[in-house]
Amino acid sequence: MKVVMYQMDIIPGKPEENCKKVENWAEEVCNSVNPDILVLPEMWTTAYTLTELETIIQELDTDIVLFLQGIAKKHMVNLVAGSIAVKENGKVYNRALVIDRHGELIYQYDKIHLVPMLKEHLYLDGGKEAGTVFELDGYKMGLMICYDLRFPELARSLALQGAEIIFVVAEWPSARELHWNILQKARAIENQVFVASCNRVGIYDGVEFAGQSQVITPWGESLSVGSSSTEETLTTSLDMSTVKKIRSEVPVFNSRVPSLYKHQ
Ligand SMILES: NC(=O)CCC(=O)C(=O)O
Repeated sequence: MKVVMYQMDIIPGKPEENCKKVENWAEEVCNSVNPDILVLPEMWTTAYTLTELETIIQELDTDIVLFLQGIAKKHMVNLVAGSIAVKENGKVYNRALVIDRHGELIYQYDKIHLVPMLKEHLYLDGGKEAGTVFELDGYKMGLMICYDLRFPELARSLALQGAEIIFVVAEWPSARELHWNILQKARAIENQVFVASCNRVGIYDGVEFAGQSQVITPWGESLSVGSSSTEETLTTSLDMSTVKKIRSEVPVFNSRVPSLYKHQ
């Protein structure tokens, strides 16, 4: 399973320009490394332009889903297409999109945990359903959006549903990069899954983003790590048989005693 992530510097509030960047990137990558899955970061069309977000997406002529479906079909490649801001029934959501090689939108998820540090709740509505698994090329996978990484319940729920890879699409700031690196490893080790995290780089509104996109094995090793400040393409081959191997060596899932865990 070849996963290729775009550690992108997002042009704030310019969806069309970011689409052009993604289109060119996908063209280059698909012509050179024959990827199975392309991954984009969180809010890659607009960045965190929260105060203008509604206006920006209302004025947008491009249908982002159609645009992504075009890329998937043209290159016969699966897309874990990061997340974008969408307006639906008068509410704005931070929505992740997954499109398969045939251009089918097979999964979408609205971020459920809104970030108090960014005052997201003033501009966005939280999703009403926790993420579920989706399937690409016969493998079950899950997805979380940035701040979701802090909530072990969500990753555990995805693993219990059968996810073997959990993608994290993010705009995680450098100020908390210690947490970024540790939490990804924790989620990978405790759930014995691959974690493939795609973060942005660059600076917006005085906030610097941490980059360090990475793929972590179910054993907790980093297979690839991006730099902290430059745009990068991370290409990683995942041996999916590792999941079963590690789960038989350390059978955490058989040792669980859910009847004794008292939490809601
Ligand atoms: N975009 C985000 O969800 C940022 C999360 C964050 O800054 C943190 O968890 O810390």
